[in-house]
Amino acid sequence: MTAEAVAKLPPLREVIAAHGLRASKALGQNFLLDEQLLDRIAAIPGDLSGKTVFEVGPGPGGLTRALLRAGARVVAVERDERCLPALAELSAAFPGMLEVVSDDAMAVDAHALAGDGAHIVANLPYNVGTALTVGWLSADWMPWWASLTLMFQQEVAERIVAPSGDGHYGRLAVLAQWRAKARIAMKVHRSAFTPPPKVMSAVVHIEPVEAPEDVAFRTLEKLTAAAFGQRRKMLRQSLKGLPGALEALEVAGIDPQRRAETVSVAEFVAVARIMGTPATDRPKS
Ligand SMILES: C[S@@+](CC[C@H](N)C(=O)[O-])C[C@H]1O[C@@H](n2cnc3c(N)ncnc32)[C@H](O)[C@@H]1O
Repeated sequence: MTAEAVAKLPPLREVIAAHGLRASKALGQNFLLDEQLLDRIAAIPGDLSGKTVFEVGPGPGGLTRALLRAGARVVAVERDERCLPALAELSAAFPGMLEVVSDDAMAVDAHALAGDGAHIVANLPYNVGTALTVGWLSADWMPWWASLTLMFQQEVAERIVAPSGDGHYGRLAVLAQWRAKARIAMKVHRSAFTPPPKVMSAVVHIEPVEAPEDVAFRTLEKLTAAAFGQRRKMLRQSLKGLPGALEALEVAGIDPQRRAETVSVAEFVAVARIMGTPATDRPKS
């Protein structure tokens, strides 16, 4: 990326005004316009030069231009067609580096679009952020993506990184942490957004690690759904309806009088390993 091309880009506020991009609440549009802040977010995954980034919801393209400045090739999926002309201008300023897909991120195959080893970076629309993240966390492991760098409402970010015993600890924490490292990389004040949302935000960075052996994602998912579905109840009660769970607790030496929020990620993994893969999920021979 040449300094010349960077200089050619108009300020984001002008881009928004020129294209009449009035923020839509229904589409979760809270734009980031501070280019220094955007550069700091784009730096979280590490050196992106020569790497591919999959971005959800580029909007007027603030984070997108920071990623391009960092040397990444960007594949960006945007649902709001009003943003396409602004993104086309950005594409022209960075020839061959930005591919914009006009679609719903919930409906596209991110892996097919971005390819193996892509980093996922996004200031996510609040209404689909958790669903997309759970989808990426459920990939076959090691996953196709190299890392996730995602902006959430701070409360959701805390639910992803929380340790057991913390009030935010739950299903999302276990699904994020059992085979990945998750941390809050940056807190972002609500006033940084246009328009400002009601709550604070935070960027979570997630890097995959080797999955523990012999543990089925589906089993862990069912186990945590049951355990945290009634988080105030003892495990003896909340896991009653899940075949094999109470027996597995006993084998793992976990007191059934405990509540889900006291059970560590490693303990959930141990119980899921003992439960094994549900018969319905086993490959047919
Ligand atoms: C929080 S804004 C972020 C905009 C921009 N990346 C920024 O940081 O300023 C969320 C963006 O996601 C887009 N969006 C909302 N739902 C979407 C979906 N299902 N698929 C793709 N994009 C979506 C919105 O139109 C909006 O541009």
